[in-house]
Amino acid sequence: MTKDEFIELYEFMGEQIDTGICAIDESGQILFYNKKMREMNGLSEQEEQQRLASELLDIDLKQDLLHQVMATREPVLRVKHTFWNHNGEEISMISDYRPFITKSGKCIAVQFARDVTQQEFLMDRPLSRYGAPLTFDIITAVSRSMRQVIQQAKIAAMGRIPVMLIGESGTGKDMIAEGIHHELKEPNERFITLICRRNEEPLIRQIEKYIAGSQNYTFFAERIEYLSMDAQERITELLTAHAERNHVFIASIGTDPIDLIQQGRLSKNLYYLFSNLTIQVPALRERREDIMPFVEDYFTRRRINFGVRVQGLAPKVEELFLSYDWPGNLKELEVLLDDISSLLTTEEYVELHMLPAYFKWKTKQQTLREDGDTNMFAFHEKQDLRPLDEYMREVEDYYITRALELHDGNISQTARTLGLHRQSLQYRLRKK
Ligand SMILES: Nc1ncnc2c1ncn2[C@@H]1O[C@H](COP(=O)(O)OP(=O)(O)OP(=O)(O)O)[C@@H](O)[C@H]1O
Repeated sequence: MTKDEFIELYEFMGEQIDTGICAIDESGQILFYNKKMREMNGLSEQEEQQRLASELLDIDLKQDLLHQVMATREPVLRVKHTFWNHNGEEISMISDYRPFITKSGKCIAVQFARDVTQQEFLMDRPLSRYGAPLTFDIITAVSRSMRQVIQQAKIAAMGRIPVMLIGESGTGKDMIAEGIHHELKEPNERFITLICRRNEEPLIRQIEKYIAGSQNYTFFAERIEYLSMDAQERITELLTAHAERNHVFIASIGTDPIDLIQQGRLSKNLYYLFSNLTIQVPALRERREDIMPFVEDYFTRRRINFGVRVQGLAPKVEELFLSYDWPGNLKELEVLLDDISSLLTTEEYVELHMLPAYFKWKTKQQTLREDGDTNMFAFHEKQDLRPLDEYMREVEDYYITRALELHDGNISQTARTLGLHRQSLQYRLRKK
């Protein structure tokens, strides 16, 4: 094979590979930009040719890192970022940035990006994996309080009224917002989730892009208290300027709005825009009647979609589920059921010994706390001693669980306090 043929082969492989690759030279000119990278950034083949990276890659972090690698000639690895691409799609990628030094000593900075959008989406919204639209029918609402929530949400849909959803993390606020969207008599073009825990600038650009368009959209601003006050004011101005349009606006917050306003975390003006109708979504421990119907719905979906045999929980497991407080609400319950299901083969009932160790630990801690036993790590006898790593794991589990409780189950805030990335905390919670 000649050298030219080798180059052609490399080009072919670079285009076909499922990793986005972008290489820039010292002047910032793009030397290589493969198909996967174009797809993730929402660009056509022509758009990237002969362009400067700074014009094309309008993500500050990304530019900085490519230029940082160029300046330091040191790699930067496993950086995750989420952004809205040129097509307005939300993309999450994990990138490695590496310097390539040519024989003549020039530096080329290369980004290798893995697309993790789908994994992120399923982690945040596990029900989406079944492919069906998230309508009110799919929401478990057996308890009286939850039935009232659905009733109020239907009123909001009927009148296209701005709604503020208030509730702890994992109580199902996203689902209710999407349920309202599907319930609209005159359907909107799209349901747009604005994730306020992420970068503010792309989020505001996303609103600007859609709000003035010719179509009607349902905007759902998830956890608006995470936005800076400045961003909240800018959003208020944008929504007020387009108030005559027929869009539907929904927002969610994790706790009492008055407290948030007093703490300077929620703009009064933004709150008033959404406060025509406020819907309080109760924590799962306040509506335990929803626990078993949710478990039954979950297993029914598993049987239909994955052909498993499981019928339900053994009585002792049911008892445990009904007495546990579920600080992470239905999201926590669903993650637990995912973990249990991944180990099921031919079993029909989930027995106590099939529960993951981390869950048994959490329920034990709750019992100890309820019994007023604060000295749970004490040991007095030699036979109480255990291997150090096992003991440390338990201390870590306890610490994380307590931190999560003190943050009302809010994973992002807990991760921030513990100095962990959100994904890393989620991983530990799953693996505990
Ligand atoms: N009532 C419910 N019925 C069925 N599934 C539910 C319900 N509530 C929550 N879930 C499950 O939990 C997942 C997480 O819920 P959701 O994202 O709506 O919570 P949230 O209140 O918006 O949390 P956060 O404040 O962290 O954004 C959903 O994708 C769904 O899989």
